[in-house]
Amino acid sequence: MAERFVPSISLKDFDNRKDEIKTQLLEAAEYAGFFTLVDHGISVEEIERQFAISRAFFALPQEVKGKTPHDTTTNNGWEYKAQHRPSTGTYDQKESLWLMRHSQWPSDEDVPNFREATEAFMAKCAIISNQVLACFSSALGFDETYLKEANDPTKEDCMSQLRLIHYPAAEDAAGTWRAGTHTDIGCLTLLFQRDGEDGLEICPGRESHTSFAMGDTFSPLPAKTGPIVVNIGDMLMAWSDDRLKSNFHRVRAKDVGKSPSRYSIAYFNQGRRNFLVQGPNKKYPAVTVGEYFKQAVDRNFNRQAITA
Ligand SMILES: O=C(O)CCC(=O)C(=O)O
Ligand SMILES: [Fe+2]
Repeated sequence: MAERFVPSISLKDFDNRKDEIKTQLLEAAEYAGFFTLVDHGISVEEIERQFAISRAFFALPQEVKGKTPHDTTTNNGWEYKAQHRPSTGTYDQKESLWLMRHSQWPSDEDVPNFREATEAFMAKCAIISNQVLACFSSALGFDETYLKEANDPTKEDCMSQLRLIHYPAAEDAAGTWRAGTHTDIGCLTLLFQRDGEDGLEICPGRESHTSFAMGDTFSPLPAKTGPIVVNIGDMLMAWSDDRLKSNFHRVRAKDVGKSPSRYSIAYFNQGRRNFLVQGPNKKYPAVTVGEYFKQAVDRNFNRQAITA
């Protein structure tokens, strides 16, 4: 499986290089839907610190992690091998902790400094997201601040989440999926990976945000500590009249032999519930972010019914 070219974009000196960065982001988002960001303002040490916090959480006994249980109505909390994928018909081989600003959090007694450090990390993710969203906003013909406002995590109705993910070590994993093929439902995902913990595969080429068709040319995107992998989600694809691509991706362990455990951290910009999603050319009827989410879940459910 050949590696595909994934553009690497530097955010260095953002204010002075905004036009150049905007051009690079737009090209990457229209073509592949995936790119990596470097010089983004979060150091390797800060990323490693957040991964250490994540490892400390997942190393806790099940009953302690279970004090922050997954709630299917809010999608916050800890889940263990509970995510069923319509694309594979199987459960992902992973555990994860979903966090939102006002969700339930693990206690600092169980993981020292968990909340303060993680909220600071989320705030940094929001700053980087805002730079990217400002570029997409003006490139699409919106006011520069529009998509930033629409994803402002300090607002009560914001649905953005951080997800800490742990894929346990595996052996001879043929027939199983660490994360089955999917697109992300929200606007923009920032993904952190660690050196040597490969497994992410991407599949550019989606035409419409409502389409479930997926090609078969997946390419590995090697894991590196430092660069942030960014992808467009379905909601931003809709918001751009399908101009920015939300593409399929998945995570797998080696079919044969040992795969080390993999940790990843994803920051999902998922919009503010009461904002309207509609592109400048009004290709689709306007829906609220809240309604868009519901429809996306229904689409997934229907697909599950068809493939079952
Ligand atoms: O762990 C990864 O690299 C991918 C996670 C992912 O795609 C997701 O949570 O939506
Ligand atoms: Fe994803």
